[in-house]
Amino acid sequence: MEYPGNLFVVAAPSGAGKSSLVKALLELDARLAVSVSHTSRAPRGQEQHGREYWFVGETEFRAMAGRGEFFEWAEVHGNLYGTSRAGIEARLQHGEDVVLEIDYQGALQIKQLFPYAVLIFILPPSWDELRLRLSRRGDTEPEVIAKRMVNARHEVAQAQHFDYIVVNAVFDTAVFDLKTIVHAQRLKYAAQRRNRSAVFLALDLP
Ligand SMILES: Nc1nc2c(ncn2[C@@H]2O[C@H](COP(=O)(O)OP(=O)(O)O)[C@@H](O)[C@H]2O)c(=O)[nH]1
Ligand SMILES: Nc1ncnc2c1ncn2[C@@H]1O[C@H](COP(=O)(O)OP(=O)(O)O)[C@@H](O)[C@H]1O
Repeated sequence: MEYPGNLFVVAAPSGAGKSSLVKALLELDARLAVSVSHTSRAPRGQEQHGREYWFVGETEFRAMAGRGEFFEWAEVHGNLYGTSRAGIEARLQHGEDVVLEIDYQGALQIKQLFPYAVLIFILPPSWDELRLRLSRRGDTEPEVIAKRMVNARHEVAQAQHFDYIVVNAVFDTAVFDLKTIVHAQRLKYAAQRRNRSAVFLALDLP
């Protein structure tokens, strides 16, 4: 399946900073569009239907999955999450670059469907910092934090299957790392499409 738009997948354990980093990246890069996932979980804090997620509930989610409406979906921390075909297919076909913020299970499914997708794993600088960020975020119950910290150990082990690993210690450095990955992929992909070396493209040589 060849689509002109690039596909970037960002995954990380809860609390590592993926939502904040993707938000900052989108503010710096007008060509990037984020995919809004569907989920069965209830909204958290200030989250709004159609902004952070399409909050559809379990019955509707499973009905959508049964109709094949997701490119990928997974159960994560006891809730269902999925990327709808309708949400990204047209954008990719129109050449837009799309960012998916999903878990490692979804990332590996996407890589199967779109081999040219770029998988980026965000790591926290330490377990203590991860726990601190989750509790400081203030919208996740202590028992949910504990569950996500347990899951994080297995999730982090999946980073080996990703194309890039970004350690989110200093936020601005991690944003710059993401920008660099996106820029390098655009050069490489454009060169492939035009059968020209990325160097010539970068220097705009004939
Ligand atoms: N497979 C998959 N995972 C998703 C999707 N949307 C969100 N997730 C993941 O579900 C997990 C929980 O997300 P969320 O409930 O927002 O908690 P957070 O990780 O603390 O922001 C995170 O790892 C997300 O990356 C999706 O469409 N598909
Ligand atoms: N580099 C960083 N240093 C300190 N705090 C951070 C950093 N990156 C993110 N945070 C904070 O950590 C918390 C979790 O970030 P968030 O983007 O919600 O993570 P995720 O989407 O991976 O669950 C938020 O309060 C966020 O502001």
